[in-house]
Amino acid sequence: MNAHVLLINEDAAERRSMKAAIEAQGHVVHISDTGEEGIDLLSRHRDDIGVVVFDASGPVTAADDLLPALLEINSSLPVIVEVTEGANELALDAVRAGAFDFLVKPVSSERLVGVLDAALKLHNVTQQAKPARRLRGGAVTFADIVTVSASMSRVVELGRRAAQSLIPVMLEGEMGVGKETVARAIHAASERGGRPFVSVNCSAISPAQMDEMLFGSQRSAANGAGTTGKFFEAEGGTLYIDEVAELPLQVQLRLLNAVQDGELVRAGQDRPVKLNVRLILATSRDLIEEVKSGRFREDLYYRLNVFPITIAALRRRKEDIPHLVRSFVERFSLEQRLSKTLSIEASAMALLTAFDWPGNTRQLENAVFRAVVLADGVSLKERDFPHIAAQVASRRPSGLGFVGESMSSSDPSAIAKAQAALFDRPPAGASQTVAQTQAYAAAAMANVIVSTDDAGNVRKLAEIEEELIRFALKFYRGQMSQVARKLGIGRSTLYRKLKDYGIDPDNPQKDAA
Ligand SMILES: Nc1ncnc2c1ncn2[C@@H]1O[C@H](COP(=O)(O)OP(=O)(O)OP(=O)(O)O)[C@@H](O)[C@H]1O
Repeated sequence: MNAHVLLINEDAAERRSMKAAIEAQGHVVHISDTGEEGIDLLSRHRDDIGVVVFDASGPVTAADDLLPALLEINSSLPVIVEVTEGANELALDAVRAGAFDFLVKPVSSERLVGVLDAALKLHNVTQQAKPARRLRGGAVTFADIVTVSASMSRVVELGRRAAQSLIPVMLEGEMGVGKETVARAIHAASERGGRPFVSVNCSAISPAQMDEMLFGSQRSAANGAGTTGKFFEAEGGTLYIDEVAELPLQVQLRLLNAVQDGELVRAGQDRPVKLNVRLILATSRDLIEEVKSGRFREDLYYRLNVFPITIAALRRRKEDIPHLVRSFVERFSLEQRLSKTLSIEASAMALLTAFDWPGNTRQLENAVFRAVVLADGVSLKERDFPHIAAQVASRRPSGLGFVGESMSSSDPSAIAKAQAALFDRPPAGASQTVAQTQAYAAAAMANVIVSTDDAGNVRKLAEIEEELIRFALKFYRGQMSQVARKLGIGRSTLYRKLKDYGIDPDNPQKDAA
């Protein structure tokens, strides 16, 4: 596998030895001694360069500036960061910011080649997998939505109901929670399932282009070139407008008129044409706040917010995580043509469940994809999720001590353990294995009932009570007397509460029928 590797390094001697080691593997090396030049090289050879190795220890190439700049040019590019010995925080920060891996100086040729091979393998598979994954995105049904949590099951139920009519749906939720997936499932289940599903993401288009993107351009009307307009492309089908709060006010007015009148004047024409488009909108912002601050029209808000569906962040429905992981592992094992679906070790699952997933299901999906592609055995282990292990180890709440020790994010032993997990070697002086330590930490974190909501407000007592009862039922395997005793309530009170919250004692994660 010949690849193009970009080396950004200020040290001429090191550059020479690394170049020789990489070229010995049959790869082509591009060299740059400054970050600026490296960015320029990558911009010009974006499609050729498969991996970047840069030295973050030099004064010029600061990791926190260069890494985002490189990933902006190509977000799926594996970037390997070199750090000096002891710069653990810098290395972990780079990994958190999206670096593929890091190398501690002095770097042996063996380690360099090993990390490079893994990075290139992932890059190649990602490139090949892209079209297939996009294709699958084209036909999503409710059956593809993996869920056991009450909140996500409710989303599916509302989605199914929404599919029976043509009213606008407003999907609310953080990035990556599954808004577009639900929108596609609604479309597929509706009577328009065989018609186009057209998706437009307002945060990916400059405000100046949004009008043209939605409603078409004069040029298109005149000679067929330019933009047709997503509204017209979606004729007879569904138009999915993501991040609708990003629309500039004048485009909001045009959208309001289109929705109110049910017709639109095509660019270059005098007469309006009837619109036959079903609208599904999505936002990761609080639209009421946007209305209050004058950034979103109130009349449009009421027009569009007819059927709101809120999708909770993944950290608020952690019971979905194991099911999502298994489903992703199965799908990617198939896609990678592995002879058998990989299994996942309990400690790895505990680690994934403990993590808060700020990028939600998309981030989880990508982590599993990377792990499946790079796995070298028949099962996925904690060390196959080095980014997550690093973050769980260094972000664990300081009050949550385990196995007789307490660490904070700046605790060097935490960093040493995270590094050990990354390199699959035991930390110096460790009295137990990294895997054991992290499994305990992960399990302890999975048991935490969160006391504040996404907006930072204290959660309702009833919500927390419901969560605790569901947890206790699972924990004591449905032994009602034991559950009641441990919760300090009578059995009849427990049964009443199960009824009130709609909990099925045999299946506490599901709503009772
Ligand atoms: N419940 C689920 N079951 C299976 N896959 C899911 C689920 N939710 C999300 N995904 C997967 O996670 C990825 C992200 O989902 P999606 O694009 O729908 O999120 P989104 O909320 O629209 O993100 P964004 O706001 O960034 O556009 C997709 O690849 C999707 O297939």
